[in-house]
Amino acid sequence: MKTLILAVGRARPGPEKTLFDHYASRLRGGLAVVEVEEKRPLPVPARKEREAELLLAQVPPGAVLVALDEHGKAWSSLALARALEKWQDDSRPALAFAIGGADGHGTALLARADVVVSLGALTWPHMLVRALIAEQVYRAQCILGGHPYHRE
Ligand SMILES: C[S@@+](CC[C@H](N)C(=O)[O-])C[C@H]1O[C@@H](n2cnc3c(N)ncnc32)[C@H](O)[C@@H]1O
Repeated sequence: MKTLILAVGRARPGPEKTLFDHYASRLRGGLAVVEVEEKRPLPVPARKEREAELLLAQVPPGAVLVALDEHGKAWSSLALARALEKWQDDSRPALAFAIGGADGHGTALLARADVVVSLGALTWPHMLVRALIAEQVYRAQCILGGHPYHRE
């Protein structure tokens, strides 16, 4: 199953990108990043819907879409691993994690998402969210492969 991150905003070189690259390089199957950006100055609601449109245009057909949102479901690492296993067993062609912009996701993106997942009640900077997702997918692969990286 192809795994990708769909993100609003561009990555710049720096410690967050180094951290992301560190975990992404460990992943079996890799982790592609697709970045989208709306440069026009738009009011917040219109910007969120435009960003949702741009993100949705990048979702591969039949992909599982996981929207990252601090108000979503708080999954454990084990729950993510089990979900990953199920999506693989269901032969889903791709898994896309969507990271929103400064004001969060638009309604169309949240409506399309298979699941909306929270990484805790704190708000994380979007570049750190990329690294957290890369680490959690790596952890999920270790859980499914019986590797001792993860301890319950
Ligand atoms: C700077 S945050 C935007 C925060 C904004 N207040 C909101 O309502 O979403 C940018 C993106 O990072 C992701 N993000 C930040 N903190 C998160 C968390 N605790 N759980 C899940 N995703 C988070 C979300 O995808 C969010 O759209």
